[in-house]
This record gives sequence, C-alpha cells and structure tokens, in this order.
Amino acid sequence: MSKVPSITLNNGVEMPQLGFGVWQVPDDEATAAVSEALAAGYRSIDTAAIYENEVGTGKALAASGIARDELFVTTKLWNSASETWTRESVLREFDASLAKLGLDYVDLYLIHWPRAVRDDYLTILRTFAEIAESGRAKAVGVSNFQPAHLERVIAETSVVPAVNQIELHPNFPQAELRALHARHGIATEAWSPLGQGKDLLADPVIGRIAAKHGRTAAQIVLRWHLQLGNVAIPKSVTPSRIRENIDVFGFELDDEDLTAIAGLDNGTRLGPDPDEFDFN
Ligand SMILES: NC(=O)C1=CN([C@@H]2O[C@H](COP(=O)(O)OP(=O)(O)OC[C@H]3O[C@@H](n4cnc5c(N)ncnc54)[C@H](OP(=O)(O)O)[C@@H]3O)[C@@H](O)[C@H]2O)C=CC1
Repeated sequence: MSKVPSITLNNGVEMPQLGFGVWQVPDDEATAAVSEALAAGYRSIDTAAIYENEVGTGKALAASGIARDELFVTTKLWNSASETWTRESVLREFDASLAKLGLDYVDLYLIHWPRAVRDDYLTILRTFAEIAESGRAKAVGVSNFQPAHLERVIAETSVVPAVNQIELHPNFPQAELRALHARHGIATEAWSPLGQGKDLLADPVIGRIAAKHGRTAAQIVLRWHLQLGNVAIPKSVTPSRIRENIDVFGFELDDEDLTAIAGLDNGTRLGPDPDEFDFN
C-alpha cells in the first residue's frame, strides 16, 4: 500500500497530502465509500455539515479499527446566510458536527464559504481559535476565501488559517491564491481536484501524458497536484477509482509534462465565484 506523504500546517499539525472527499455521497452510502477508502490506505476524510453524511462517515471511521491519531478528519461549518453568526451559534454547529461524526475532536475545522454580503467570518474565526485552543480541533481554516477575505482575517484577527480549501485543478490553477498562501504559510487544499471527473479527464494533453507514463488521466492530474504542493481530496464512490486515485506515488511528472499541463489553464471555474455567491 502506498504511503501518503504529509505536509506540516502552520501550527505544526501534520496533514496527509491526499485525502478522500465525500460531497454528494448520500449518508447511507458514505459508510461503504469511506470504508473502501480507509481499506485502500486513505487516512484523511473531507466532509461537511451541509453534505449531511457526517453520521455515515463517522460509522466507517469507528468500524475501521484504525487508531484515532492515524486519522485526519475535516468537517466544515455551513455558515448559512439565514443567520448572523455568533460565538454561541458557531459552538452549537461545531458540537452538532462532532456528535454526528461520533468524535471528540476533528483534525481540521473550516468555514465553508466567505459571504458576499456579511462579514461575520471574523467572529467565526475567533470562535474557531477558541475551539482549537480547547483541543477539539487540531487546526482551523477556511474554504473558498479570496485574497481580500484572507487579508482581512490576517489583519483583524490573531488567526492565520492553517488551510484554504479552494476550487483548483489544471483548468483553474489559482496562481494568485497559491502565491498568497505561500507568503502567509497557509496550506492550499484543492477541491474538485479532478475537475469533477468531466472534461479535464478527457483532455488530450492529459491523455498523452497518461500514455507516456502508463497511468490514467486521474492519476496524472493528482500527481500534478502533489508536485505543486497542493493537498488534494478526490471523491469517488467506485471502488476501483478509489484505489486508482491513491496509487499515485510511484512516478514523477517531468518539466515537459508540467509545462503542458500549465497550458490547460482556461480560467474556468466549475463551482460558484466566492465573490458573487451567497447562499441560504
Ligand atoms: N469546500 C468546498 O466548497 C467544496 C469542497 N469539495 C470537496 O472536494 C471533494 C472532491 O471534489 P468533487 O467536486 O467531488 O470532484 P472531483 O474532482 O473529486 O471529481 C469527482 C468525480 O470524478 C469521478 N471520478 C473520481 N475518480 C475518477 C477516476 N479515477 N476516473 C474517472 N472519474 C473519476 C467521480 O465519479 P464516481 O464517484 O462515480 O466514481 C466523481 O463524479 C468533494 O467530495 C468535497 O469533499 C467539493 C466541492 C466544493
């Protein structure tokens, strides 16, 4: 079984560079998918309150028999626009996620989205810092934060997020945010790392590199993430793909491959623009 390397977050916590995402996996299917992933060697699982599969995910973690300190569990606060967030409401949602997961701590707790119309993410992050201080989250961070959100957090709170989880794949490689993260010691975590398994995996440039290395398109894209220094969290409910996506440690992309993949940047997001998106 391949050993997944870790990166060191800005508070010293180790995070596996490759994890398993469970967005859009129904709760009653999450247990099987996460169990399959753990059996394949993944130790990092990325869920969120809004995915409504923390219970099914927690069942797989418990049934695995894997020591808690070998697992890395991420969940996220769904900071819905229907309320103004306070310390109390953040703690309430955090406690609810822990209970659903059946855990007494998570490894990483993230704010799911910045919000276009309100700025209570500063209150949220201050409460996250308190949660981290209590040991109930080993690290805290953000998701979908744009440069202006990050600059504001760093200027107005004492918190430097450990991670910013953002849409990132060869069609949308996020050069500006990656450079900003590097300046502040924030780890870059890529969501939809495979471009949601659509056009990107059928791209002839990726196909040519895959043929050259005797690998699949998904493996080439995941290798690209790892060599860029990103954390990647591919999702699959298909056992053969779950195994394929972690079998990415026996080869290296060369400079020619990396240059060819850099040419796939077309500035196109698959998900919403965080500067414009607000939700309920
Ligand atoms: N913070 C945020 O706002 C967001 C976070 N995320 C996180 O990122 C994770 C991954 O992103 P996601 O959007 O799911 O997209 P991915 O880029 O991981 O792609 C998942 C899709 O690709 C398919 N797939 C997986 N592996 C392969 C393979 N080897 N070959 C061909 N097709 C494959 C899957 O199909 P199948 O399952 O049928 O095998 C699925 O349809 C999420 O699960 C979630 O944890 C995602 C979106 C937003």
